[in-house]
This record gives sequence, C-alpha cells and structure tokens, in this order.
Amino acid sequence: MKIMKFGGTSVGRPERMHQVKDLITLDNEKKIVVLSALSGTTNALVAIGESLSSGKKEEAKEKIQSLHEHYIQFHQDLLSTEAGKAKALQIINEHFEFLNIILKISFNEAINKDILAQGELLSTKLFYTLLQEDEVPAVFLPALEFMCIDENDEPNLGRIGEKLKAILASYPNETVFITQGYICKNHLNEVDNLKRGGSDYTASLIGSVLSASVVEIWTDIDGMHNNDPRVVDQTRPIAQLSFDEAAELAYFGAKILHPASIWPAQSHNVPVKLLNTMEPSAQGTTITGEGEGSVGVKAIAAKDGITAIKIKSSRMLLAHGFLRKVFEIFEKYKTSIDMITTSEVAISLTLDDITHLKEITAELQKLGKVEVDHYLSIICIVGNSIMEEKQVLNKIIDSVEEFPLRMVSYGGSKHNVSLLVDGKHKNQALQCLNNGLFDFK
Ligand SMILES: Nc1ncnc2c1ncn2[C@@H]1O[C@H](COP(=O)(O)OP(=O)(O)O)[C@@H](O)[C@H]1O
Ligand SMILES: N[C@@H](CC(=O)OP(=O)(O)O)C(=O)O
Repeated sequence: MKIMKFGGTSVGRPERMHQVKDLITLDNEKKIVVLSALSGTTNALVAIGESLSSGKKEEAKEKIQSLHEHYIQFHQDLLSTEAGKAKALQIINEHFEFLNIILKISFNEAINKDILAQGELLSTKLFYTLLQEDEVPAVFLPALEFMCIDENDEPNLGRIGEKLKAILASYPNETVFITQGYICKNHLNEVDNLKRGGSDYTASLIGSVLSASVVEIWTDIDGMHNNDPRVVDQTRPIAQLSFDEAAELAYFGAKILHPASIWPAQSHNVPVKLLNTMEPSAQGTTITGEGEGSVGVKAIAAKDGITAIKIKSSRMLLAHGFLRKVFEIFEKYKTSIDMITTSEVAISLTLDDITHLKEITAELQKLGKVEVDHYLSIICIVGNSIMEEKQVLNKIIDSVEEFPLRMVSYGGSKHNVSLLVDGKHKNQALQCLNNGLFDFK
C-alpha cells in the first residue's frame, strides 16, 4: 500500500487533475490518494469565514458567489461528457447551497470549520467524478469517517488505524482509494482540520497507521530545495534527507511540507518522497531514516512572525529553580518555545504563537524585567552533523556579517544552527547564506 498526496497546486487546474489521474493509474499497487483543495480555495474559504465573523454578510455572499463561478468554469473544463458535467454541477451546487445557508444562520467557530472543509470535499468529489467518467475503478473514502483528533487537537493514531483498517477490509479487491487531506473530526465529533497545509499530515498519518511502503507528496516543485525558491536566486533540489533534517526544515518554514508531517512516517519508518506532478520523472527528494551520507550544510529555511522575549534578573541564573519557574509559565499557557539562550543575568527565548503573550509577560514580570520584540525571523541552517564540518559556523557568521544577529543557537542539535534576525533582513540574509554556503558552479 502506498499513499499519494496531491497538493492544491496539483489539483488546481483541470489539466493538472488529468495528470493526477494518469499518475495514480500508472501501476497496480494498492494506494490511498489524498487530495487537498484546489489552490486558492482554502484561502477563499478563510476569507468568507472572516467576513462572516465580522458580520459582513454581503461581503461574504459576494465571495461565495465568486468562488462558485470559479467552480462552474472548472467543472466545464474538467469533464467531457454531459453526464459527467451534470453530476459535477450537482455536487458543486450542493456545496454552495450549504455555504449560502450558512449566510442565514449565526456564525461560530464550529461553523467556520465546516466552511473550511468544503474545499477538500469539493476537490475529491470532482476528482472522483472524473475517474468515474473515465471508468477508472476507485473507492471514495470520506476522511471524516476515520481521521480524528483528541481534546488536545492531536491525532488519535490508534482510532484512526482501527477505523481506516475496518473500512479498507470491506474493499479487499479495490486498488485506488480517494480521500480528503486536512479535514478530520474532533473529540466533540464536530468537523475540524489539521491546520493550514495539513494534507501532508493526513498522508503521513495514513502512511503510518497502515505501515505504507511510501508516502509520496506530489507538488509543483521537484523536491525540497536547499533554500526558499520563492525569495532566493539559484536553489537546487536535495536528493536525500534524513527524517530529522526534513522535520527541522519543515518546522522552520520550508513551506513544501507541513511541520508535523514527518513524525508519523518516522515513527513507522515509512519513507517520504517529495515529487513534482508537472515533472514526474524528476528525482525529487527522498526522506528516510538514513539520510546520513555526507556531512555538511544541506538546506536553509526561515520562519517569520517570531516574537522574542528577554527576561533579565540579577537574582536569576545562579538561583536554582529559576528556569523551571519560567518554563512553567509557558507550559501553563500551552505555548512552545523555539530558540533559547541564557546568560548570567538574562534569558532570551522566542515564540511564534503569541495568543497568550499578555498573560505570559504579566507572569514573567514577577520574575524580572521583561522586554518583547516582534517581527523577527528565525533562519535555520540544517545538515548532517554540520557541527563536525570545519569552519561551518565561521562561514555562516561571515555570510550574514552585515545583519545584526539577535540570537544564535548552536549545539542544541548536531543538525542545526539557528539565527534570529529582524524580519526585514530575512530575504537578504537567506540570499547571502546561499551565496556563502553553497557552490553553484
Ligand atoms: N525549501 C523549499 N523547497 C521547495 N519548495 C519550497 C521550499 N520553501 C518553500 N517552498 C515552496 O513550497 C511550494 C510547495 O508547497 P505548497 O504551495 O504547499 O504546495 P501544494 O499546493 O502542493 O501543497 C513550492 O512551490 C515552493 O515555492
Ligand atoms: N487546503 C488546505 C490543506 C493543504 O494541505 O493544502 P496544500 O496541500 O495545498 O498546502 C490548505 O490550504 O491549508
């Protein structure tokens, strides 16, 4: 059994959906095909939810109308028979009728989650209609029947596995199963989701519970690049990464992968491949337990919107138990820390979730003087045992010498060096690191 996940860019145009159909029918291996919403759809649904939450019903109505028109055009280009088109139109109209009904009722967070789920429901149903039109045998597998998260929003692997295996057992002879990425049920049995970009996570969770042969993430680029191709000139795909390297890159901003999508595959040692739907023969990136191979810098990623907190106290570090008190405050507000450095009189740490910043700083002020800086970026340089490579830190520091460094984290893991810079310097710093650390001759 293999898992093939196709992102929004791979299903966002009718001709690309046809390519996806060709790719999933190339071999006879049993496969679960996980689809995201058409590119742009989840953003549009988020915008509809925002209009509704601020009481702007007319605005929401216009946004629903314009998305509806997009789908009407899409199905006409996707399908060729009158029967196929009629079926697709009926699906589209049902989902947009639902959105229009929501306009008339009072809005809340649970309804918002229902709105966000429409994208993946539409893409999978339209794709399934295309398969039916072309007489490709396949089973439609509703993710809401097996994908679930607990009261801490964590996937419940045991239950997912049990439910999914029970459903699959009723189709012993079928080879192609189509399901939705991103969406799930929560502990209240309401529709929920795995957070933005979460279809990769769906694929990896399924791959893990079924001990799949591989999880393939099909997207619009030929694998994980050594730097962010959206902002850096001259980047190249990396053929091989270890799970740890890939997890660090995803966590620190490499948009090609959802940050949580590595651990499920890693826990069952299922290889993950990043492949290009538009160029299926390209090698892509293979992520396994043994990415080890060559020592050295492999890639750079960056995470924006970081907040740094400095706690200064002359009574501090020599007093044992001080760090525990600081960490307990973050634990109380379920807020995780990314980077941390300490000195004799101060601790600096970074957060990307500032939902509870006010409460956290109020409590930290009881321990010392607190300074808060916003709009920072963490740049993460990842590679196998990079600390063993001579001069690596020198090269990194030399490359970014023109930018003030707010924090440097070295030694926390042998795979990673992290720098904290002002967000306005991020793009330039990424380019300078690319020039200083990689050879493009
Ligand atoms: N290090 C990186 N390597 C490859 N792609 C990256 C990297 N950092 C950012 N990206 C961006 O990630 C995009 C693919 O992710 P995404 O848009 O979520 O695709 P999909 O719609 O298939 O889920 C690429 O088009 C690329 O611009
Ligand atoms: N459609 C969802 C889930 C997702 O994973 O999308 P993509 O695979 O296009 O990043 C989102 O946009 O967040």
